[in-house]
Amino acid sequence: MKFPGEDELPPDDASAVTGLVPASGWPEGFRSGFASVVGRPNAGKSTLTNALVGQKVAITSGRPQTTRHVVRGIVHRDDGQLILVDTPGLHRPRTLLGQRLNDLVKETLSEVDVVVFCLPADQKVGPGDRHIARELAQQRTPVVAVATKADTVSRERLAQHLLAVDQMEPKLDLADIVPVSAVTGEQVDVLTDVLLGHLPPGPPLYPDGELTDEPEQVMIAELIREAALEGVREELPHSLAVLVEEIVERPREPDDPRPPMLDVHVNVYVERPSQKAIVIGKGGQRLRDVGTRSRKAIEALLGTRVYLDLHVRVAKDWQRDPKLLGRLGF
Ligand SMILES: Nc1nc2c(ncn2[C@@H]2O[C@H](COP(=O)(O)OP(=O)(O)OP(=O)(O)O)[C@@H](O)[C@H]2O)c(=O)[nH]1
Repeated sequence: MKFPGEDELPPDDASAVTGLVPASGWPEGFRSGFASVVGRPNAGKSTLTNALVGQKVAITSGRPQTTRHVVRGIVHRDDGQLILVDTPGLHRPRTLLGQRLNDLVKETLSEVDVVVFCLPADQKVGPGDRHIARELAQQRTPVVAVATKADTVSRERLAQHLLAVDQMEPKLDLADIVPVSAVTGEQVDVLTDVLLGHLPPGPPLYPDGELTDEPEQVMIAELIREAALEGVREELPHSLAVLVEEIVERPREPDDPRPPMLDVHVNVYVERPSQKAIVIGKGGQRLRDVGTRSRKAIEALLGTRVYLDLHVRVAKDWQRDPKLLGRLGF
């Protein structure tokens, strides 16, 4: 990876390139690096990522396992830069998709500087948490435990929870345990401080202001997926996938003062014809609503006008189809 300003360094200043000595352009004492957010499904990982970054970057929902992609959020501070990798729920694989997700999680864990282990305060420490703890115990990456959803319980219950986390088997060498509420914002800054403390000294890795380097296609697909699932999560929990096929800018006159118009072609995959009917709705009304809502969100994201072309297709057992999974980016 190339650091900003690297090109301007004198060729003999090798120490600056390795990041050991501050090079011109980044403040002394600045730290930068990566954190991975893990936790069982519904533990509050996406909400915490968003609270740390301060802008919506990952899908959140009341239902488990909606985060299918590793989404990065970037926390910019005067004293450091933290790049967050939001991971899907670490769970026991049942389908090929589940297995690939778990491989992705393990790979991520070994590559980051610190792991954020979310344990929701409104739930007892359970087998799902211990399963993750076992994975973490095999890594050398420092682990910060976060008692998420701290606003949902009494102080007494929170204290019990922190104790249970500390005493969880297998015993993890926890660097810190921090109670946080991503909803009220309580202790989010404290957690940021703690996480920055685990990063190595180094220059900013991303330009200021950048919040995520998730490709636009993936962000667009997630916005549509979220809109398409709204109100029908019970019927279609995990059987819906969205693939952005093409984004093309419409040709226009050079003196046209309006912002450019993008044609965005998207396929929504379901597993059965009955699910297709649910997504489309009576007389196509539901799909039109989904299209309108997600188009507005995409326009806000890209800052341009968008024509959204949505198709619903049946791909039987897409979760078990390696070819389609590959195209969907898994
Ligand atoms: N009250 C409260 N609710 C929270 C907090 N954090 C998350 N939640 C709720 O908990 C639910 C799950 O949150 P997510 O952030 O989607 O959880 P996740 O761990 O990313 O879930 P998966 O993607 O399924 O693994 C959502 O309904 C959130 O609104 C919190 O700090 N306080």
